[in-house]
Amino acid sequence: MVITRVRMPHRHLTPPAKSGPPRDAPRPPGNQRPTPGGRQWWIVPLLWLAFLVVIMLVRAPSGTPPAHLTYSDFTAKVGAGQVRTVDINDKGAVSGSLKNGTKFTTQLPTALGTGSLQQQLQAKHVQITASQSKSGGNPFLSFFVTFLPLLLLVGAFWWFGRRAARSVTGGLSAIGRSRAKIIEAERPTTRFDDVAGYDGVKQEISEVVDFLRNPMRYAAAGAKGPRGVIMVGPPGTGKTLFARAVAGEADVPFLSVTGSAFVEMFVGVGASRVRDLFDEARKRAPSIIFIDELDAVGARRSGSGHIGGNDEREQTLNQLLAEMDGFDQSTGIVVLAATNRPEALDPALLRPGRFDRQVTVPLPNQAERAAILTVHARGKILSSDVDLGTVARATPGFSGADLANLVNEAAINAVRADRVLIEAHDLDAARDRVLLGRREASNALLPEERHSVAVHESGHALVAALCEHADPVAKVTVLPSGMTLGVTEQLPEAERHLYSEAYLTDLLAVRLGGRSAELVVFGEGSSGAANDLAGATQIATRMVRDFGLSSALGPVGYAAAGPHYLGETPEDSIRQPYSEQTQRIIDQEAARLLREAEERATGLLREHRRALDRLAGLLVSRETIDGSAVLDVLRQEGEQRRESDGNLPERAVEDLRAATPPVRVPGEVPGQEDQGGATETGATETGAATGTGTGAGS
Ligand SMILES: Nc1ncnc2c1ncn2[C@@H]1O[C@H](COP(=O)(O)OP(=O)(O)OP(=O)(O)O)[C@@H](O)[C@H]1O
Ligand SMILES: [Zn+2]
Repeated sequence: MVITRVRMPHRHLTPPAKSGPPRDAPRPPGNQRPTPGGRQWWIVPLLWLAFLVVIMLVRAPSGTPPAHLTYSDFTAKVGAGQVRTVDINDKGAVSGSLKNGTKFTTQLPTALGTGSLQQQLQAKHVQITASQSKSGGNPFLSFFVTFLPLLLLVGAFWWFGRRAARSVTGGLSAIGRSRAKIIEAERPTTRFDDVAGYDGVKQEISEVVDFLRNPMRYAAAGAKGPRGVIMVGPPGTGKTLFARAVAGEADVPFLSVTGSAFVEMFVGVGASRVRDLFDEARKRAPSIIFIDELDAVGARRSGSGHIGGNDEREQTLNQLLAEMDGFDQSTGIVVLAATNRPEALDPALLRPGRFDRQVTVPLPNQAERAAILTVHARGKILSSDVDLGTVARATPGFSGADLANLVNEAAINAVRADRVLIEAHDLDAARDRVLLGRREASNALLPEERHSVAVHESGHALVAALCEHADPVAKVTVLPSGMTLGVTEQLPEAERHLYSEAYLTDLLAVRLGGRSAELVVFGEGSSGAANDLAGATQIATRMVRDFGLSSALGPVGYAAAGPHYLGETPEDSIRQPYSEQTQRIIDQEAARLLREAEERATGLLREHRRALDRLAGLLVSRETIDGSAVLDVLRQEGEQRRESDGNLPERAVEDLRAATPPVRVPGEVPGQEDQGGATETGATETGAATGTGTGAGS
């Protein structure tokens, strides 16, 4: 089956666990983002409490040390009926208590025997217990047992202390200090050079740098400098990096805080925290305040003075607005903020004099990806077979953070193989890992499942190779990886921004090619095509509903306006602005397109049945083949056919000659460009089944 291009999960505040290795890990030094340690504030009082409790427990028994009596004193007291309890251990050590509550110890002279003592004790109704001598004989052990909790605590303190020391907000060490110090300034060394690509953004934002370098010049000319700039874009696109680079370029202090930290840290002090932040910035002006996740504080206020709402957040936001209005232009403070949900922001934040500038930081395009890869490959040794341009081509939809992650994973891969040199296949594997999660054992499939996955993927690959407008096949694999059982990848020659009708029609045929192959070979479909069908249906529906590509509906379109880069499918935003009658036509037309595409795919595969079988066999034995092997199989089939009945025109081979893809570096990791907002279909990776194992179908 074909899955839609695997989009990187959208990280919103909490990253999904599945997104592979932690993306924070590989950040190069200097780019480290300060982590607000505020979330752990409660640990410190808790530790102190635990510490006190342990101290009390440890000390409690030694409160009144028992008096040591001689044996004669002891027997005298027994005789006088003053003893209430005794505990005698096997070594003759006695501990007990008197009727007045006093504790005592004594030692029985074992040589004398204890027969008469026992009678005496019983006569006086003393409560007798016996016990094993404690291993207290070993002073080291008892010392250790006593102090182990203390050692653990000290260890814990040390550990948290170290963590806290690394975080800007200070954690432990901040406890004794005033709240104002919780936000600390730093002077980043990051420069615009460390941010690859995004020349437009750099240009827009360089005015801020200029202003911060010399705020007085602006004041003298009566010009208003920038006050607040919002950077808008998906997670991991380097917004924080940009903010730091601005501070680095302007050589001013950088005060950074996360929006959620305002609201979460200490309930009821969000507003005063904002005041502290701006006070601190004023003290150090010219300076930069960076607020990440602005939407956490800056989300639209509900308006009415409702009860039980998020008053805390509203107060914080009001304070933020007040502070932004309040500061004097000439002081030279610029507030940078980042968000990936600009639409959620309170409009008051966007008014003139506040965050009146917006800079969009989109996902990097192919050239930018190459540049980002180059930045992160600095200081690493790449083998001569590595072409970062190819990697960039194969990583559509990756953010800067993903790419940083990829390079780091590749380096780790090399280290595992005991190499310093990073080779092309390291990047290949790293990309797969970042994209699809860790590669799982290939024995996850039963042999017959593997065969049907191979048939399914061969179907996608052959239809793609046979359709004139489809992107060339780059790689076909039946290696299960993450959520997919198999993948057919196509690689567009260039990044696409526009899709012709012919391209979309071929896309549908390729998507359905997997299922068609199953129909041709096994006579029935399987559950493995579920994702393919869903993807194809979405494309077909959009062709009819949004792109005006069906004559039955005509030149009518219902695509929702606005950016979709955050991955909400347009479906989310369309509230059926059309009649049920129209809906029915859309459904019918989409179904017709799908049926036609399936017929086309099935026809092609019937015609090339021999190639289909051979390709499937090849896949079962080799697991992964590249695009040229698919073309070879078709060429062989053509030759065989010409031998048997010499005059059949070999359409496929002609098409192939025309469409033979450009340079294919063996082992490169290809992928197809995400088609982003235009069609949610991306449609290149072809996976099978949903990880249930039984869905293997394809
Ligand atoms: N253009 C780029 N050039 C070089 N490295 C980049 C670029 N974009 C992102 N990175 C890498 O990705 C890391 C994460 O980027 P950053 O934290 O700045 O993203 P962000 O947009 O602030 O993400 P978030 O939305 O999570 O706050 C950076 O530290 C850097 O290593
Ligand atoms: Zn498929």
